Amino acid sequence: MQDFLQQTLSGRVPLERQGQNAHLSWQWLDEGILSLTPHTPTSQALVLSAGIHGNETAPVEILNLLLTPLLRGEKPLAVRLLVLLGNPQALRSGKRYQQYDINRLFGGRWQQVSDVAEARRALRLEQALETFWHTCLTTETRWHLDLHTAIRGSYHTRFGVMPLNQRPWPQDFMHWLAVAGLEALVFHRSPGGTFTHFSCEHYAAASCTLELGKALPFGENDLTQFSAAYQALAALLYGGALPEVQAQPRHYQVAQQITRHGEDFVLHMGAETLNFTAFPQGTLLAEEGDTRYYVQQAREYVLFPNPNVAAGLRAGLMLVEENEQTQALTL
Ligand SMILES: O=C(O)CCC(=O)N[C@@H](CCC(=O)O)C(=O)O
Ligand SMILES: [Zn+2]
Repeated sequence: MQDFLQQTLSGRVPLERQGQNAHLSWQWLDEGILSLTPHTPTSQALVLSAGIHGNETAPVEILNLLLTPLLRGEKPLAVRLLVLLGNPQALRSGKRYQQYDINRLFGGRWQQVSDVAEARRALRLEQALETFWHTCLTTETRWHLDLHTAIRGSYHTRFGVMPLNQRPWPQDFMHWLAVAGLEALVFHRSPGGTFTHFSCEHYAAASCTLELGKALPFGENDLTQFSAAYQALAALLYGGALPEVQAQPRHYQVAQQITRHGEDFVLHMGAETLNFTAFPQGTLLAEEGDTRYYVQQAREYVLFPNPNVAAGLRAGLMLVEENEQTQALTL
């Protein structure tokens, strides 16, 4: 296979479903699902996913740029690798999703909407992870990097979203995220239906949703904005020294979630509000019937505000910055 992205977008089964070159063997497992195994044993198993949302194309282009030299045998492979293009149907249509947001359906939540296309795909992706991690040696390190872009512009162009994790985050993983040029890390404090939460909770993988810029159609992305992430991924995949950390990411925690329940939901933020915009205590953020969402802490930052989500889903997160919170507690 020469071009995994074009193959996936074509919607066709490849003529050859497996192959090998000087460095690795590869196997096409299903639409958008490809495993690559180096000939030399490795201590790391990596899941690299993109295109979970079909309109988030920059990470898909980055992933394919990194993958193509591997498939051509031009680069060695330093990890056991599972590459996933999450939602091929949505990628073809250029839409976030076809019928339902797939990144709310992992961990078996797909069973609650079992008749939609994304429910079948979420199950297929869960199975792919199960097979991949199942064949994992106990000594192998498990990482999952799920590459996205945000709908809105952001005060931090590149940032990571960390699922709730009962274990301490591995130091080498945190170091890699800093090397990748992430300006901020957002830590969830409750479970969710995201892909990274699934791999962290069910397979003890160190996982992160990487948000790389703003969603644009294929061919319109300025990939130079993501050169640190590209270099960090290249070092991980091909082996070799990691680049230097340019700046440590700021740390934010989720303070509260704004949820839309139905037609009466009103979000008191305009379309121009950027991710990580700060709001002072007492600001009315959203309302629906008798429910009102206010800023509770001295200052909270909004992330992913979106009044157009399906009923029952997250319409925004409010964050606190970790060192600001520590300062407030010690005053
Ligand atoms: O910009 C937006 O509103 C959404 C961007 C996006 O798809 N973000 C992920 C974050 C997943 C997480 O919380 O780890 C999502 O909403 O699925
Ligand atoms: Zn996304």
